[in-house]
Amino acid sequence: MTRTLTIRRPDDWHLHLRDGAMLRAVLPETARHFARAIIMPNLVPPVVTGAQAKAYRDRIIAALPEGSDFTPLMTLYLTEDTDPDDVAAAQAEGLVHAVKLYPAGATTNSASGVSNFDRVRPVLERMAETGLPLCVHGEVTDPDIDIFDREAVFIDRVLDPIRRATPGLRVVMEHITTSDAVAYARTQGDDLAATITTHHLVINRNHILAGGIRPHYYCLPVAKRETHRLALREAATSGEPRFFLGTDSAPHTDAGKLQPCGCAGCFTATNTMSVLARVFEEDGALDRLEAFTSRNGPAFYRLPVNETTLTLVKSTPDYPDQIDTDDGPVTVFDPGTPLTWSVT
Ligand SMILES: NC(=O)N[C@@H](CC(=O)O)C(=O)O
Ligand SMILES: [Zn+2]
Ligand SMILES: [Zn+2]
Repeated sequence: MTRTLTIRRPDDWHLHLRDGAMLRAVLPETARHFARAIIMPNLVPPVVTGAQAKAYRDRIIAALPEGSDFTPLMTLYLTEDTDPDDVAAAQAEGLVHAVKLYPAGATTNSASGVSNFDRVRPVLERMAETGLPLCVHGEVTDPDIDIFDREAVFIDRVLDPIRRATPGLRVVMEHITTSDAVAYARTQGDDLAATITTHHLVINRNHILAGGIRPHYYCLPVAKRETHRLALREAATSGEPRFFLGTDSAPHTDAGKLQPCGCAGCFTATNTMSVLARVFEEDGALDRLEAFTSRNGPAFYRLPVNETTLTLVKSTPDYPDQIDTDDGPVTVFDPGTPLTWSVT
């Protein structure tokens, strides 16, 4: 039985750090294990311009624990008024590594997102020229579409048409939750990749709803039925280059989650590597954990893999149930089964 595992240091290709007190509290949880992360721009107000991304990056760096070498990889929040020249300049100076597309109204802080996709065509065309990836929250917002169908419908009605209209556009399907998304990704070329979260490998919709409602498992896209979870497990553990880790660790205070209309998001930064080691071990794929967490992402983003390593050992990890912040506690994702791998 494998008892230690050393891999290239992982990166998180989809992370929410927020700002202010929340940023200071949650950043160490990611920086402890991860070398880099793609930082989501859905602040209030959102990170739209290169200047705003630079200021946010400086706030993140200022909040890092003493001696940390964590590198935030910044993104811009795509709006219908985004200036293609500003995006290109932010990419050229090495500041921005992706642009994030939120369909307006799809998820937390997405009100400034895109409603009319024709209006962002000039930006997408410029990104296709410069190779800058578009990270996509892939859910339709039409209230007539059932929430469990919104990802699959988005692929047909929005994602595929955008990609056909913009040849060469490099796209990351963020936090995929369905076998439909896995299948679509597999039929496409190497200009398409998909991130998979930690929690979607562990929970299905019954975990949220059966035997009582569990707000800490509510996130968007919402977890789907078990067949979809199994498809995500198979994709993540396959080692295929198009699939890589984006935790979508999304901190909300317990006060924000535990209420009649609670916020969407699971906070997994603290225990992601222990949870993933368990998932990959259960599926007989520990030898492919490194591809998922540390190799496939840098390859897609055209960045070098990390030179440093991370070692996991067979022992019960020790971490708190909640992270304290000045805004109130944030509950750490409960994987529902005892964890047996710790990061040394
Ligand atoms: N995933 C979530 O449920 N929430 C994210 C937004 C997002 O990634 O869609 C958040 O910012 O809280
Ligand atoms: Zn999202
Ligand atoms: Zn997210």
